[in-house]
Amino acid sequence: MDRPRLTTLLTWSVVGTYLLVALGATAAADGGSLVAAVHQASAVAVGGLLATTALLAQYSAASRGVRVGTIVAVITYVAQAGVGLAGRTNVVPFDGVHLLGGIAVFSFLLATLVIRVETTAGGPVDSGTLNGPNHGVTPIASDGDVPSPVSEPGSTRVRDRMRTYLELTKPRLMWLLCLLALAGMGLAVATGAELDGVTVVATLGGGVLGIGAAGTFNHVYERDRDRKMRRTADRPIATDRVGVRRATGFAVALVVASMAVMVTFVNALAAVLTVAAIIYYAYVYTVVLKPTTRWNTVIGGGSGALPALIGYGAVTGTVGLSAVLLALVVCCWTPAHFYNLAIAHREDYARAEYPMLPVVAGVRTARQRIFAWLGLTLIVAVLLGVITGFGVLYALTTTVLGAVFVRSVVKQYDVNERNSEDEQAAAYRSFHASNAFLGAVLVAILVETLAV
Ligand code: HEM
Ligand SMILES: CC(C)=CCC/C(C)=C/CC/C(C)=C/COP(=O)(O)OP(=O)(O)O
Repeated sequence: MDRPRLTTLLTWSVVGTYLLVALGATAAADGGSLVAAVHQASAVAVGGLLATTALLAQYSAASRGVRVGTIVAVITYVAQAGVGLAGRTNVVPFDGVHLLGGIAVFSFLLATLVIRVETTAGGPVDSGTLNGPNHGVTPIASDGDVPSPVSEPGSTRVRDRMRTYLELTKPRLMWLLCLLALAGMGLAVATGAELDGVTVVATLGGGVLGIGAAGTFNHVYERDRDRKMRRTADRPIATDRVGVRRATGFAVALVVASMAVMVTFVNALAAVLTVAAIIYYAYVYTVVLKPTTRWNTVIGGGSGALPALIGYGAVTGTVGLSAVLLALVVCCWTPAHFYNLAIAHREDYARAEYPMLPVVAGVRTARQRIFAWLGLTLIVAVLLGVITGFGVLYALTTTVLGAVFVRSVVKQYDVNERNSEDEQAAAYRSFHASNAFLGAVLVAILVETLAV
């Protein structure tokens, strides 16, 4: 068996096991016999797949870790099937044990897949911290790259000005953060709360203003480092298209507008959580964590998870367990989302002296963490499905989009040349897969809570 085929089989085993866990959680929640039957049939099919994978691992030149990992997975899988069968006759209280068993098999297999791709990666695996006073990278020219202002007709100037201010608000992030707040509202509705149009529009409106404020403060604070990074050198303040004082004034105005909307049309909890999100991102993440610690993404990601609580709190006036679990999904997802970009732009981050994980610990470690955080994201997503009683749509969405995400990370190991365009493109594919994953899961939550 050649190298890519065993890797593919292992990937399918990971995905198949996750499908079983997700379907099993659904069957346990709704007690439907059809889902239970599909779960059992899939258990036989995935068992066959896993047995084939383990056998081939033993008889191919797979590394010891892969051989041991697949055997451990098979043993746990058999025990897990036993618990499942026992549960049918109610010999043991099987739901919790069976769920944990499934998560254990999934985790073993994912760890084995990581060992597999690491031990078979073509070319040198970069454990590569960038070294030296400038981390071995040359600074980019501070001038020359920057477009010089040209005089233009009045209407074009106004439009350009508006576009420049819009850029300060980081509009590209907004769709997903809004979707997250909407999913939070959906979870609230699932508890029996009533949703009205004013709450939806005002929460999203106040939220967008808040994100704009947070993004603008971030642009102000990071202007010097932004100039050192190719990806960010053309930002409005870095290129002096907007002055620091004006931008700060704009950010303060956005905070005030956001608060006015939240307090007038939503409630105090949503307003407090929005201020907390702004401070978390613009101060705790941007000023304290990002320039100082490799854990910046892990801890800072909490700011982007808060819209789940804002949406739920806007509808109920309280914070609920399902919303906390959704926020936890996003916290786990964030490193799996961002480390891809950090890999693609690690020279940039090194040049600006940000201690992003791939810069200080190397690409190899960063990819391991992407797998680990992605695995955790999928596990917490199942727990969210269990406590909210989500159905098949949610189970299939997390599985299919999760599979696309896992596969994209596996593919990153196929690129041989360090720092090449191919390597960047592969990392970007995982980044886009991360956004598609979260977006689709949030839409599934909305459909499950509002339409079903
Ligand atoms: C510490 C936390 C995070 C970091 C460091 C991070 C970093 C980044 C970076 C550097 C970009 C590229 C921006 C650009 O070049 O325009 C980006 C894009 C994006 N991020 Fe994140 N992110 C984080 C958390 C989040 C969260 C919580 C969400 C939403 C729930 C999110 C959603 C997005 C979206 C939608 C994009 C734009 C994708 C596109 O343009 O196709 N991010 N992120
Ligand atoms: C009010 C409210 C809900 C606020 C949410 C806060 C928020 C915008 C969270 C998203 C986190 C994020 C996109 C970080 C970008 O990282 P970065 O700053 O490192 O990216 P950069 O390198 O592009 O500047």
